[in-house]
Amino acid sequence: MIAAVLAGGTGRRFGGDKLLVEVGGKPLLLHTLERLGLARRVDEIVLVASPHNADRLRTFGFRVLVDELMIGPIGGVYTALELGDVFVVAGDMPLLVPEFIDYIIDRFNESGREACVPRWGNGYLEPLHAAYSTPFRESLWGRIKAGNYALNLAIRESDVCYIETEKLPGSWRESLFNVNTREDLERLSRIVF
Ligand SMILES: Nc1nc2c(ncn2[C@@H]2O[C@H](COP(=O)(O)OP(=O)(O)OP(=O)(O)O)[C@@H](O)[C@H]2O)c(=O)[nH]1
Ligand SMILES: [Mg+2]
Repeated sequence: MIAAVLAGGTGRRFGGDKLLVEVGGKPLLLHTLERLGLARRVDEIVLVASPHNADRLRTFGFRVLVDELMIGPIGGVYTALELGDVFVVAGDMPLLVPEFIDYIIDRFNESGREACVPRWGNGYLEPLHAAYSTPFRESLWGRIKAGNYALNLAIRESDVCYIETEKLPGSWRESLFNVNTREDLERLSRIVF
């Protein structure tokens, strides 16, 4: 399956381009890409850039799609789905667990659902660590046209399979860690690198 890495955000909470910030000797995005590359079910990695950072992201050597919508993650997922079924992650997830990704892709393939998305016990979803099908693209477009940009809602109102995170190995949880603030980055370099 193709894996699409959303990398077109502005990093408002971080205060700048977080994906190119160096941690443990390399850009944050490279950690994500290397971990993702270890997933056996991932055949190709594609970056989903903004019109502003597409050229910079091409230097990583992967195919780059340009997100012309720039309405947040829902637009990134919509753009990625032009390639067919995709596993989507965020570029700011440096601790991805390849086995967890393979597990979701297997569940997605056997389920025949429109998407497979991790879910916490309190109902919280992890839409940027999930598998999506081509038919889901059509329902996303209907929502986008109507100005509904909430990806979570689009998922909840579709025929989706949920992966209950709390029933999985505890060591897989770090896969969902993402860097949103400078504090997250400090925590990461203290604990891991
Ligand atoms: N292609 C694309 N990627 C996006 C978009 N919005 C966010 N992303 C990416 O999706 C991932 C998760 O989003 P966030 O954690 O909210 O990152 P962000 O939007 O850069 O940061 P904030 O402005 O603080 O929300 C990041 O890797 C972003 O680069 C978008 O509209 N298009
Ligand atoms: Mg994030």
